[in-house]
Amino acid sequence: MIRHVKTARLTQGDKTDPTVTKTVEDLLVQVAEGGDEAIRELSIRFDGLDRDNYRLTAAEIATCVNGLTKQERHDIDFAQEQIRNFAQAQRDTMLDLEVETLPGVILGHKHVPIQNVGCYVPGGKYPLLASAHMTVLTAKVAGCQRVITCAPPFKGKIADKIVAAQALAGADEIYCLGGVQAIAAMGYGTEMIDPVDMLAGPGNAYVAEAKRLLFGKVGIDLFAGPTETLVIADDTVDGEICATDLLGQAEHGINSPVVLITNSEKLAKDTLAEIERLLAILPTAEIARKAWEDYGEIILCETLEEMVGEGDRVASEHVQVMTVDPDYFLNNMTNYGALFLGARTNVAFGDKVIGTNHTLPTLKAARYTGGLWVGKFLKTCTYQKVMTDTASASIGAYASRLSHMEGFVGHAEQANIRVRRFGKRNVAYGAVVDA
Ligand SMILES: NC(=O)c1ccc[n+]([C@@H]2O[C@H](COP(=O)([O-])OP(=O)(O)OC[C@H]3O[C@@H](n4cnc5c(N)ncnc54)[C@H](O)[C@@H]3O)[C@@H](O)[C@H]2O)c1
Ligand SMILES: [Zn+2]
Repeated sequence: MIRHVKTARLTQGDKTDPTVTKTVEDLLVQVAEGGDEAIRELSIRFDGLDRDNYRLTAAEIATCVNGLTKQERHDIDFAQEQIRNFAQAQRDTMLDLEVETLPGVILGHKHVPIQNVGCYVPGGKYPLLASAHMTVLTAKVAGCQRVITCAPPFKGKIADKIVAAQALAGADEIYCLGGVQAIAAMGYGTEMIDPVDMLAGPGNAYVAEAKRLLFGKVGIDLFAGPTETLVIADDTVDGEICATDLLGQAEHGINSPVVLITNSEKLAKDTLAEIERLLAILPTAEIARKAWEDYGEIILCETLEEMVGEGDRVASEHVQVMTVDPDYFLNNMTNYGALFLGARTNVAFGDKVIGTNHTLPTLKAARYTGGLWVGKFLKTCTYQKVMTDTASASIGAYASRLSHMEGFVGHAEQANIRVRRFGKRNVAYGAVVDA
């Protein structure tokens, strides 16, 4: 039996808030019609930054990179190396294909890098420099030619550490622009920014919705909005570690759901008590408490099957598994952005450094997509060749008859002309009917 030890006050996880959609639609129209002037107006309104040109100069970028301490530079380099290495290993699994499916018929596919990519790096509440590695660097490993990037100013000033990370990741153009105005500028293009073919990267509800609404005009990586965390645990761990892992991610924002699924009533109660103890001392408790009170849940299950079922229903962005056999969940769960298996790792490792991408699906998008990875920056495009006259005439005869079934006489004629020119009645497969 499944029962709630704590339920959420508000629901998040099925669809975007209609008021956010309306706000974003209006802002998109404003940028589409007003171009650079509108961008400047919105940047002043939302982020308090007034510039003639929001593209950072080489000198401004160099100041940010040179401003890092030795330790900061080392740590960013280390994180980027891990993310680059894993992305490259993933790229190496993506093989081009060429196969002879019938005598003389060659079919294949190639993974072609998307040429122009716009990467968003969030920075409203925290300067999330890690998102620069996750987006810019991954696009570069994919081989994308022009990779541009936007991040908002932090407290009215250029977010220097984000800019350093964007530059070290290999960004070709860096803009100090946030929110819908950044997404719209990259998606539509303005005098200041040439448009991109694809938008990538996480962000708040406005950013995620802007990408969603622009999809079609440009490609997007996935729907990656406010952070969500699910902890699945049994009595092999204690309340302190569960509470730490829940609140650690609740600090992202007041709309970040955190859920515990457990088969231990004692762990459920201990976690509740530990959350209260930690909220009294966590410096970011103001945000984390609101997220916990509004969106926090504790679900008590009896069996492992129930835990998997509830986990798949929640379809959380991050799923931290701390049970006696975490691989059970690796083998049986289907809806998650990323799994963090065992108590030795946790979501913060993935967020910052370990090498897997932290741009992950939210609002149940994990039902149909995984997170950002090098493959999202590649288009898998097919090609075909017919190597012999016999193959051309043989496929042509089928194509002709199948086109006629649909009433497509023009299509049939494309096939027939090849049967007439290349067919000498000695076909390799199927029966040729006179055209
Ligand atoms: N899903 C993922 O992979 C993932 C990864 C990391 C972070 N995140 C999420 O990214 C988000 C970062 O959010 P953030 O706000 O700190 O930074 P952000 O950069 O995403 O958003 C800041 C911008 O939001 C815009 N904005 C703020 N209030 C607005 C309003 N009322 N109307 C219109 N626009 C408004 C402003 O233009 C501002 O520049 C968090 O929710 C975090 O959980 C998600
Ligand atoms: Zn996080």
